[in-house]
Amino acid sequence: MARHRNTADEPEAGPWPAVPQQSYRDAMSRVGAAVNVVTTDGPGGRAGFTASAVCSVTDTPPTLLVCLNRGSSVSAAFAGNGVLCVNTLAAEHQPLSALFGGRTPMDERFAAADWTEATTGAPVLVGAVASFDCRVVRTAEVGTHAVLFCEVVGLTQGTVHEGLIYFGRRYHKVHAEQASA
Ligand SMILES: NC(=O)C1=CN([C@@H]2O[C@H](COP(=O)(O)OP(=O)(O)OC[C@H]3O[C@@H](n4cnc5c(N)ncnc54)[C@H](O)[C@@H]3O)[C@@H](O)[C@H]2O)C=CC1
Ligand SMILES: Cc1cc2nc3c(=O)[nH]c(=O)nc-3n(C[C@H](O)[C@H](O)[C@H](O)COP(=O)(O)O)c2cc1C
Repeated sequence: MARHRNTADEPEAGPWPAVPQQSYRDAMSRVGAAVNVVTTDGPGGRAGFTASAVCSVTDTPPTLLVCLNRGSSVSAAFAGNGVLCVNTLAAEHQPLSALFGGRTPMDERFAAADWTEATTGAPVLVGAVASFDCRVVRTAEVGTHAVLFCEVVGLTQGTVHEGLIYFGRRYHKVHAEQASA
């Protein structure tokens, strides 16, 4: 019979050995993902970070999840604002991904690109492949991370043809024949 945990809230102590953290990361490095800069603004302050742990949960209502390390410097701002914008990066944004990937002061991160303001007040990256303006409707704490369930309340679809994928600890450009493809 398959062994599994019931829910993240009710972990069972399994008989199987723990997977070493480095082995898990090495395996995950082989899972390609889109690169996003997730932004927020409001009473908790303006903040943004690079995220590959983003995925679509359901289209009814349109909902994304974003996994945010609770130990990161941006964590308090996201908790305080309750809104965010997922900006999916285009190929030209590779340097921006590095800037928003940590250890850079927030003003320097935002100074490196052009932004508009979403309905929620979160910064929208000009030239993103797509931007998803969201309100956070639920948060689950799992290990080191907060899983933010985000209802999409607004969309911006870009016209760029080159997307950005993170795979094998490196960035790769991907080309779509048509922006809407
Ligand atoms: N989900 C996350 O929190 C992610 C964090 N990162 C962070 O960015 C930096 C560079 O990452 P890489 O160059 O890809 O090398 P890496 O060896 O640190 O990570 C390889 C892969 O493991 C996963 N991973 C790494 N740290 C994780 C974490 N704390 N929680 C959940 N999954 C994690 C990601 O899928 C990542 O692409 C590291 O500091 C890493 O922790 C990168 C990707 C995802
Ligand atoms: C390609 C890439 C993907 C990342 N994905 C995530 C992610 O999904 N979740 C996360 O919490 N951190 C992720 N990080 C790390 C955060 O971007 C980083 O910790 C964040 O900028 C906060 O850093 P700070 O504490 O120095 O401000 C990623 C970093 C890179 C370079």
